[in-house]
Amino acid sequence: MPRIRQVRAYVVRGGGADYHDQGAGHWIDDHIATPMARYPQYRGSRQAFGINVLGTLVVQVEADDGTVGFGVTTGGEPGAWIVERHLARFVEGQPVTDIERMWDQMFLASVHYGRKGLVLNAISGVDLALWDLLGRVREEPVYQLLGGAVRDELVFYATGPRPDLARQLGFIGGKLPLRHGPAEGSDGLRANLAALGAMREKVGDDFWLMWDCWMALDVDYATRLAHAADDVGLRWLEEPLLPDDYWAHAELRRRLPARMLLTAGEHEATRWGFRLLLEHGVDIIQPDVGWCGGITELLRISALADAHGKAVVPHGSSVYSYHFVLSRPNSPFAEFLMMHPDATEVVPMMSPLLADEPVPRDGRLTVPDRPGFGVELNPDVSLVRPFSREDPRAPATTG
Ligand SMILES: C[C@H](O)[C@H](O)CC(=O)C(=O)O
Ligand SMILES: [Mg+2]
Repeated sequence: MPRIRQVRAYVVRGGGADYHDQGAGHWIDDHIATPMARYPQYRGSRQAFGINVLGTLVVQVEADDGTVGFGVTTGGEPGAWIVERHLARFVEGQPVTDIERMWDQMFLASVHYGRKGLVLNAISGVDLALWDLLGRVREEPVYQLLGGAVRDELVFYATGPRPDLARQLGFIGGKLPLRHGPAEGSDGLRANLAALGAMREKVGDDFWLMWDCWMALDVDYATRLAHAADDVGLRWLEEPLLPDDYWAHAELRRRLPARMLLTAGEHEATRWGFRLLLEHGVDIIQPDVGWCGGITELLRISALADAHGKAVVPHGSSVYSYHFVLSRPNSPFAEFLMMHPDATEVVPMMSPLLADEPVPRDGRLTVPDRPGFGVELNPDVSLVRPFSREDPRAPATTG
């Protein structure tokens, strides 16, 4: 079995895994509710407070037979530093099969400064690269390494400002970005409800509509919003609260209309974080495979959710989510983030980073049967390796 010869970490700007890193005028940077919206100067644009400050991190792992696997996540230069200067030592020299041990060592060795956020993004990036490499070495798609497909194709809901077009494009539902948070008062609340009502008029009664609240609300505002939105048939309220306030999630679940689902988890990580969300009443968990700990940790999170009778619908993440969802009975559908600047067309979610990135047609996708995650890096995208260990100034790694 080949062993891993080298780990390399690269940074890319503009789209890719850091999907908030878009040019001017993109819907994803329009007036969208966030926790920072209590400060008026940060309301109109999320880039104004640095939502895209990290950029994309690409991790490559090269085996001694020359096979190269890669994974992508959000992490930029700080993520690249963690991979090259710390995590690489637990991967280089190891057999390509030993992903569990490598994951365990990366997590335990960084737990004194990690546990969530950037460090888990970096671990996820390495983990995705390792699964990609193993698939390429074995000449099998990752979903087969995970136990095989439990469904023939994936069905999707779409995230973006045009659920009316998403319906025409064959998606099963549309998730709108919530625009106004508590600091914008009752005018903002009314504007939110008017936008939802207008969208319901356009899509008709039998199409799912959801709201993505990107951690912007408090329990009282979310309760008022949800009860008013219940009349319009809002299917779920996503990530209304700060992720660390698990107790507020439990309180909100008690206050929400019975038929409305509470969903959360894209900014949560590891089995321990998701255990808290599951035990505090979240109905659907939404781990991001590039942020929660990678495929290795997502398998554990998913088993835990299953034991709680809960579904896992991963956040974004393109092919990394698709291979997972295809192989899990408790992941009945997937998310597609509409990354066209006006959300009027289906374009690859990680554009322009990946070559051969599959996209849904008529809201459905048959996952290609290619080895690994089945995608390549677009050769036209320039990769920068800021902390190359061939750099003579770099401290030597140990172990
Ligand atoms: C639209 C949301 O604010 C965010 O940019 C994406 C997201 O949270 C999701 O796809 O879910
Ligand atoms: Mg979300």
